[in-house]
Amino acid sequence: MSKVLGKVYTENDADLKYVKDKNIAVLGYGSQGRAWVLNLLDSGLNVKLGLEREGNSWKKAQEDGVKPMKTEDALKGADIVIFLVPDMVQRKIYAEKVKPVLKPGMDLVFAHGFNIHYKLIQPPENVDVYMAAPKAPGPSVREFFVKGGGVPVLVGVNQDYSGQALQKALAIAKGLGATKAGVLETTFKEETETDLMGEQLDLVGGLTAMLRATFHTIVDLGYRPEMAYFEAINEMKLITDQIYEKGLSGMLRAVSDTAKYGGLTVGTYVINDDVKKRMKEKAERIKSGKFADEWIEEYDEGSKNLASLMDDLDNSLEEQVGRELREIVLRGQPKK
Ligand SMILES: NC(=O)c1ccc[n+]([C@@H]2O[C@H](COP(=O)([O-])OP(=O)(O)OC[C@H]3O[C@@H](n4cnc5c(N)ncnc54)[C@H](O)[C@@H]3O)[C@@H](O)[C@H]2O)c1
Ligand SMILES: CC(C)(O)[C@@H](O)C(=O)O
Ligand SMILES: [Mg+2]
Ligand SMILES: [Mg+2]
Repeated sequence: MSKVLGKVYTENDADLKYVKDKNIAVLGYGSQGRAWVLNLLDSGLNVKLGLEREGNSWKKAQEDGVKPMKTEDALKGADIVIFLVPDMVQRKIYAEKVKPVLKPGMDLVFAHGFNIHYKLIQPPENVDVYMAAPKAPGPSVREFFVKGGGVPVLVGVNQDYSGQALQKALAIAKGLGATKAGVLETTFKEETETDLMGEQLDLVGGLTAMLRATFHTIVDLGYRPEMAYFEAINEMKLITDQIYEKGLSGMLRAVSDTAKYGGLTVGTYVINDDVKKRMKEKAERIKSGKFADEWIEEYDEGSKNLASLMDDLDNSLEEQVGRELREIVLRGQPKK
């Protein structure tokens, strides 16, 4: 019995029978879509992949042995519609393709609560709305499944018209392999806001900024960029692997006492109360919905700022050095 966690659902708490005879339309074949389609098919579920056009995702699906079809065709006779197109695209696909064919008793399923929580999609009352949100990047959702496991998934129910929404969310999570690890229950609000906070403050935003700042601090003091890359960026994976397996104190016990002392004293000097105040400011911005407004406006205006930030990163010294060093580093990776 857990001392801290709420209920954790595992293999025996979920039954595929709740979705086994349903027609499932998965929309999108990107990072999550590919993993979901392949895992759910391998779990014996009745999945059709719907795409808007015959582009890269279409080709990739064919290469994987999956038969893609137009969104409209995948939605024909669908009982369950899973939205795995980008968050900013979901409202358009919902309005133009899903809403016109939505029937009472159908299910709308999400991998992240954004569109429902921020009311970009407002479904009628006579459908189920639930989520299975993987707490991992798409490629890991597939890789863990192929190796016989699964990544943790959060399930949440926003509308339970059928009275079986939670069982169906758990069944989808099981089909993804998640009950091999553990499935926790959440709400759309909690998942959406915490997911955004995690990816902005640390996983994606804070981490990238910290790695780049450390890299440039070392380079600006006259050291070679390749030394800076190894220290500031490349080794991060190995340190986070230790955290993943053994926790923060386990990682600290795996490094030298010199690193422990220096790290514990300097880390909190750099990431100080002022930084935490700024983190709180941005977390509040997510809670208030202001971040969502900003991102929707940016997307609607063509995502120009996003493209320019990605260009800057691609052309940065750290990425140039990284592209060359990764060839050396990846050669030494243990074979899978
Ligand atoms: N990427 C992740 O690892 C991850 C993790 C957890 C949850 N999620 C959630 O999963 C959902 C899907 O995200 P993703 O990152 O897998 O998406 P993605 O960007 O990797 O995939 C996009 C798919 O949608 C298609 N697409 C892109 N633009 C389109 C457009 N304008 N019109 C029609 N189709 C379009 C692409 O062809 C592709 O098939 C989101 O709700 C996201 O928040 C993603
Ligand atoms: C993989 C992440 C960052 O956890 C996910 O939340 C995403 O939006 O891609
Ligand atoms: Mg996210
Ligand atoms: Mg996430």
